[in-house]
Amino acid sequence: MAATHLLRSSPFLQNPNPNTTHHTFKPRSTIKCTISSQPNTPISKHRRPADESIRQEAHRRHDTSKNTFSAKYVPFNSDPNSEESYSLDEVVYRSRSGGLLDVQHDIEALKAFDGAYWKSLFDSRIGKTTWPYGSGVWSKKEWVLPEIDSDDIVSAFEGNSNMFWAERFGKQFLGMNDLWVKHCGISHTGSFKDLGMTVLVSQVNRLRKMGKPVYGVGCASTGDTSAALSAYCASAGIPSIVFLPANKISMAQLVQPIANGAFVLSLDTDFDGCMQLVREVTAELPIYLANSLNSLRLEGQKTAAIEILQQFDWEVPDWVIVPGGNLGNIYAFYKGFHMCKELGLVDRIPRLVCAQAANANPLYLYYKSGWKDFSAVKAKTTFASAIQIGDPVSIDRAVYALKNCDGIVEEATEEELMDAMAQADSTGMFICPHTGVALTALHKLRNSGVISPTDRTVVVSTAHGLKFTQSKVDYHSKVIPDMACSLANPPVNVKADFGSVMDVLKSYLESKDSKK
Ligand SMILES: Cc1ncc(COP(=O)(O)O)c(C=O)c1O
Ligand SMILES: N[C@@H](CCOP(=O)(O)O)C(=O)O
Repeated sequence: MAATHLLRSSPFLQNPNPNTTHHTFKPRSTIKCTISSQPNTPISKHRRPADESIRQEAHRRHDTSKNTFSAKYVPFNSDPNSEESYSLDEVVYRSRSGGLLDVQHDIEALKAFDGAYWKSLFDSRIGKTTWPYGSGVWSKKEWVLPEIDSDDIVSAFEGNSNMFWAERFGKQFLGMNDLWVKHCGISHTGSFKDLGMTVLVSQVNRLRKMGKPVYGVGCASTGDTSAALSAYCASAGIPSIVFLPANKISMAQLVQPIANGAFVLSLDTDFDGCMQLVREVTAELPIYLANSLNSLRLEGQKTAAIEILQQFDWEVPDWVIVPGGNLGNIYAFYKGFHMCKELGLVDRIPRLVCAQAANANPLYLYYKSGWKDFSAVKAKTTFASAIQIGDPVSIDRAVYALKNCDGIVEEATEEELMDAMAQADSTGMFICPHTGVALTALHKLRNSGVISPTDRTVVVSTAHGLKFTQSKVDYHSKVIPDMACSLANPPVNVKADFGSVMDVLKSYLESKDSKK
């Protein structure tokens, strides 16, 4: 059914349910008119009365999407005849057989609207302050958590992250002119985890309001999940508990949950050890599990894929390269792209590349074995510390995603990822080492001719470079053992007198001139 006619009025008004109307809504002009006709009431400059918050405004407008669309947990990649399913209001992370779960949407209900309808609806909500659609995640609410009341949503208006045209990097290092970096790390807590955490914490907020025994929310983390969890919980007044591997995350990441008032456990183990512990603990205590084992998180993360399409005006890129650790995100991207195809917004999906650090590469090894033998590995120290994970919980999801999009897995050594990060930074970016892993994968696939110079390619940057300054300082100071740090750009110590400064500058300018 073509439903674009529903979009004629203000974008704030769009009603995804053809059978209901926004009976409580008054168009902007009506509100102004009503207010100005009352003698002592000042004319409102804004679309809502001064004493009304955006949350109350959303309430007044009454979100009808929750009457139309629905979603539930089902076993991941289950037999279509399986009847096993769970309400999203249950606390459940695993299927009866111990497998992963997935959030399944009522696709038939969503299909009552055509692709053009969804594109216009999502486009109309970008960058607004309307609760909750100002968020890049909640602007796709009908596809994320359709049944949650907007009142229960905990959001920092995350998402809508910029896509950077890597003009100079692409031309200079790869001979490409259609290379893009999706900066998911330019975000509230500095990583893509905000996209998933707004969904998970919102659902927890709802469960607590329903009186369910959820006293806090916990996660194991390499630094980004914990930062996002603690920020969103703090914003909603919900206790958060984070399990961190001692001395394995950056100082900037460690201070985030501390500052946000989380209960921080620093454990003498690695991420996989923390993950094992948090799973055991959340099975015993009324602490809700916030890692991506919990499929709710991926509903938020998948919106980054939808956003990429939206930013290309619904044209599909050829490649999307994503750094992988616990492997939830690669599946989330696949799911976002796949839903857009299934619901008629696009006619194909991009090929995905999952990039791993060679020091933590269980997926890469599995891929290289022709998907024959999966073994967890003991992850070694890597500058890409947020993906130092040897036993990824979402391995099955990642394999499913890659097989269904003709995907590829690549790896990056420490020197490769650090050089790639330095190269990118030298062209005006300030990326994290994980993005260096993804850029290394791109280099390799360009060199082997798999990715061609004209392929439209998106590299997903997963965290903000400012979280990883120590690795950049070490590189540019050339203090990393067994690494040439060939792109190091250390500061020059100069005596504070005119002659010394002039000498140094002359030889700098001469060196630049000779390179012309
Ligand atoms: C910065 C960063 N990049 C990439 C990843 C990998 O994401 P995933 O665990 O979903 O594979 C993570 C977390 O694992 C991360 O924190
Ligand atoms: N990089 C992650 C590792 C945990 O991943 P999750 O997506 O399963 O929470 C982190 O920052 O903790």
